[in-house]
Amino acid sequence: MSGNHVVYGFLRPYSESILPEHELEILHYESNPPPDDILQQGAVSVPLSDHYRNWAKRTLWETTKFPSLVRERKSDVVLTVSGALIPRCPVPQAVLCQNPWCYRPIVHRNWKERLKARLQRVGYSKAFQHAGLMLYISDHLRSLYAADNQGRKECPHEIAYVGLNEDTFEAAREHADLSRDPYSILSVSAMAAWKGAHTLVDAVAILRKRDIPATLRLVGPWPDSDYEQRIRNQVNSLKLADAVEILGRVSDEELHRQYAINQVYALPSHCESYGIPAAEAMAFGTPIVSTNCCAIAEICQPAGLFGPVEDPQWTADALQELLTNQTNWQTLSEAAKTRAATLTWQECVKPFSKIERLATGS
Ligand SMILES: Nc1nc2c(ncn2[C@@H]2O[C@H](COP(=O)(O)OP(=O)(O)O[C@H]3O[C@H](CO)[C@@H](O)[C@H](O)[C@@H]3O)[C@@H](O)[C@H]2O)c(=O)[nH]1
Ligand SMILES: O=P(O)(O)OC[C@H]1O[C@](O)(CO)[C@@H](O)[C@@H]1O
Repeated sequence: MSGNHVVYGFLRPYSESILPEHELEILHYESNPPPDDILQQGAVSVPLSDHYRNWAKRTLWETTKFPSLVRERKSDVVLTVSGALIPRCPVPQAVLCQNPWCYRPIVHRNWKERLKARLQRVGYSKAFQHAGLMLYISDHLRSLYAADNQGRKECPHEIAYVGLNEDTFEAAREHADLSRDPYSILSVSAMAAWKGAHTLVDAVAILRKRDIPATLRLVGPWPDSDYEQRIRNQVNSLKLADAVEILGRVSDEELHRQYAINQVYALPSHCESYGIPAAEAMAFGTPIVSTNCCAIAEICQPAGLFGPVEDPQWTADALQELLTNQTNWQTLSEAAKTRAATLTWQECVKPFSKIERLATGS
């Protein structure tokens, strides 16, 4: 879901900085071409059949066909966005690392996902040791790679935080005067089971027992219909139908309005390599409640409260603090805006400047 935001978010200012002095060719799935403005800057589109969208097919294609494509195109350096090293690639590779999933057994639902994770860890490990440059979207993600590769020599690396789109900053400015719904909590994500919506529902039940009229809005698609049903059942059995609203996927405009009108953004997740919605919420001055086992604590540190995962009691206490202590809320809200202002793409792309050095070997 977040792949395009991350990859093209970086490539837009990056292509601007290297073109026309250098050439940039973007290999992409046919149905997902690069944005027009990047092509208009002079980047070249190289489409690949959607047949290879399947992870196993893509990996086989990369191993068997990609090296000859690189030779044919006379590329000097490859930027791969899969987090793994492409085998037999004849030129140096910079590897953009975005995904933490292969390191987190809790997200693997069946044997196919477990097998994919095992194979990915091999590719990630090769990258950790042999890439020309690793670009991690958080230090947290780097530490997951490092923990799985203890005792192995680490190749050069940089942390490149994910930027916020200009339209997010713009919407935050436009909505600056909207009033916040009292006691309102917003969670935005692709609502997979490890994102912790069940913990938030339990936390809201605790707050209601404390006579705090908390409301929870869950925004984002539900990739796992069993989990969605579990949450609906939980809401019903806790008699929280008037407190929890399940909105599903909403438009960008509505998403921005939600960031602006809710008091707190919460995602008690097991596993985030960054947490784009949390960063977006910060742009709107909305403080964060999340866990300290994922990257959100690193990305949003001054702007929220971070605690144990699967802990409704701690989550309820943190939410209560931000829903009821106006002074603390104001401090964290200001910190959120200040932190978000540092996450422009122009700033975040800076570590990419090291890619060029791979081509010249300097
Ligand atoms: N318009 C709209 N956008 C949504 C909605 N729900 C989510 N999004 C957008 O979809 C993206 C989801 O981002 P993450 O929650 O960060 O995505 P993920 O699929 O769990 O991604 C993983 O990789 C990301 C980096 O590529 C990491 O940021 C993340 O932590 C995680 O590891 C964000 O840009 C968010 O704004 C919705 O209902 N409507
Ligand atoms: O390399 P993998 O594990 O197939 O991951 C692909 C996923 O990674 C992302 O590009 C970024 O999280 C998603 O958009 C996409 O679904």
